[in-house]
Amino acid sequence: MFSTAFLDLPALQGASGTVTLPGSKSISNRVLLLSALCQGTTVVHDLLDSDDTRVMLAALRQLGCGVEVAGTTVTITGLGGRAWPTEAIEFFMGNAGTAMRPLTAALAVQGGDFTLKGVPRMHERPIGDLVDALRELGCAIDYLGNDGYPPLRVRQPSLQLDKPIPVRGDVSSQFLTALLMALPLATQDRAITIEVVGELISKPYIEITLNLLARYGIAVERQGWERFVIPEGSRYQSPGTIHVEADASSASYFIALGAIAEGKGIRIQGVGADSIQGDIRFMDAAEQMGAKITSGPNWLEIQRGAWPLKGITLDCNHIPDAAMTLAVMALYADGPTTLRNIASWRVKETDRIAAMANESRKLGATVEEGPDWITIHALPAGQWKRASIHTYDDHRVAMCFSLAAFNAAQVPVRIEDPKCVAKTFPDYFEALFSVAHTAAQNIPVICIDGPTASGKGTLASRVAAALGYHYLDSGALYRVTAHAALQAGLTLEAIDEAAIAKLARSLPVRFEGDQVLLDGVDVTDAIRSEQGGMNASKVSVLPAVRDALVDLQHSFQRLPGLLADGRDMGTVIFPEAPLKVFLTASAAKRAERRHKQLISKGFSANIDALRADLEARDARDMSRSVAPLKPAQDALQLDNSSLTIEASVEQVMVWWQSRQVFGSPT
Ligand SMILES: Nc1ncnc2c1ncn2[C@@H]1O[C@H](COP(=O)(O)OP(=O)(O)O)[C@@H](O)[C@H]1O
Ligand SMILES: Nc1ccn([C@H]2C[C@H](O)[C@@H](COP(=O)(O)OP(=O)(O)O)O2)c(=O)n1
Repeated sequence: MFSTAFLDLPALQGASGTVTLPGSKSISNRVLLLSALCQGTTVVHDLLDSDDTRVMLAALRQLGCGVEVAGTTVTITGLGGRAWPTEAIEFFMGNAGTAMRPLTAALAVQGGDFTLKGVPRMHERPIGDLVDALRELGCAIDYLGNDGYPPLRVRQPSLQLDKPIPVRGDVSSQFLTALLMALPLATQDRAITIEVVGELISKPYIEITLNLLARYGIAVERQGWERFVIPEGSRYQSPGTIHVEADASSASYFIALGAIAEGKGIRIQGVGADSIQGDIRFMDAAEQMGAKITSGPNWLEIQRGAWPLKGITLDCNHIPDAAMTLAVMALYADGPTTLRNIASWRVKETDRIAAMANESRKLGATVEEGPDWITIHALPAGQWKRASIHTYDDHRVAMCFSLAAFNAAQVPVRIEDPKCVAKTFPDYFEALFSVAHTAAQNIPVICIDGPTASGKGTLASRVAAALGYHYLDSGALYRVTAHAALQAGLTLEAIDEAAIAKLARSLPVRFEGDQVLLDGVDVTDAIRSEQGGMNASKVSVLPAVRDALVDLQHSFQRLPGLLADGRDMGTVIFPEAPLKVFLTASAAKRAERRHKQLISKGFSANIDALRADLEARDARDMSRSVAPLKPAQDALQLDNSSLTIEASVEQVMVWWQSRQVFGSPT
């Protein structure tokens, strides 16, 4: 997951390959709650690991359910047949609507002393219609803040279930889902009828609920979309084992990707055209816009068909979440696209109509909006602008606008607060980068070259962390090469140049966090010694060895970008890099830093000897004939002798930002 303040997506050119999608959010949280209400144990496979499911799991633990998590498999031991807690419990629901609504209903029907709170945005998301319905049937619920919104306090109910229970269906189908899942708890001596008031929106989500209730032994009788009868004596029965389908709403981004990007096509694993999720019908809309889609029981394959895409007008009531993706596809169309019947967008994680309109406009698009519709006009190649996309703590806004990186103008796109995708798809950007491709010149590289102990590694890895970029410690490659050569019984002199180069060409080296592995063996400590540095300096003089390591170094230039530290990053390996920094510090300072570093790692060290060593190493590195240590012509010099690490990082970030100007700062 990218936890950076922003993520800059380079201009992307194509996409091909397979993505395996995480489990559906809607199915995951329903399955968790239903498993919690059963007697006995349910093994849930392929559960989504996300903010929403974590909130639900935490709440279930607080209630006393058994919860064992092993990767994406979670074993739940339910509360059925057991006593519910009688002590007061406070639940923190974050911004997880799919946990808040059904849990409120179940707690209110069961009764106790429960408080449900969330983040400020959760306290702005209406829940009044659900509370009204629950109060109607005798539940005791108080508003602790504003009427109609969380936080809530739930107490012991005095249930009156003889009359049909009315619930509004035209605001959020989650209210009906919440009642359908909670009320089987109260059917000991009567059937319960729920009546929908107003036109029911998002029917496909109700179908998911009914489908899953059936899997848990509750056979709800549906009379049209107006009445739902839960039979007398309904009892949750664990299915034993259940698999969560991949999320069809998440699939929409990759369906759109296949339709937009040039390439051999995208295969989506984990969900097929026969999915029980309503958002799978996004397929049809994407096909109308031009996508070519084939599918099997658990997979979809998408290719670009019509290009540019075709603008459409669509009633999106049946695909409220996935329809947002159409708004970004619309930018690549041959005419305007109008999405209608999307009033529910206004009360989601953010006002999504406003969000999609604002952010599309930043990219240069013309957009019109109304209370329950939006029209997005196509964006011709010459009119795309570099934009910094504000994401409103809304995962879908972030994922949608990542698709803008395929623009014909080849301008990069900045996504602010990329970690908001954690709500449903924590590794969304990793998945995108695993199939997207672009020309090497589009993938930015920041080079940090300089003498030993100037702080290159520290600076490069911190900037990489701040930008979400990869990190290449090129010195480690020379260190590992020298280590491998010595292990193979070679000298580090010219006489063994060809043999060392051969070793270097297929060096089985792997970086795992701070560890360096050679052929699976941890060699971190062995190569990090001062002797290791000196040995590296010796092999690095040999031209054939340098040549042998070029391809390996280039292979680190991957999406979304790279920080490379060494001696010749800017001069030889990445001469086109858009930012090159030559980092120096006085020899006295560097000796002092290295001394501290070694002592803190438990090595003994003498500061004068260190200084002599590093000056000898500098001399060798600067005087060698091939790729000597020197600043690239266009490098910016940074002497950090009297700068803190933070100040050095800040300086490089300022230089980088000044070369990466995105419009409309927020
Ligand atoms: N600007 C700085 N101010 C003070 N200490 C620094 C600074 N930059 C790096 N250091 C410290 O100096 C030591 C050497 O840094 P390192 O990144 O390993 O250098 P290099 O990669 O250039 O050999 C580390 O202990 C690091 O914490
Ligand atoms: N791009 C590079 C990186 C390192 N080298 C050589 C020269 C250096 O003295 C050694 C060790 O480099 P390394 O960056 O690990 O050394 P320091 O951490 O700066 O002490 O490798 C090189 O020639 N070219």
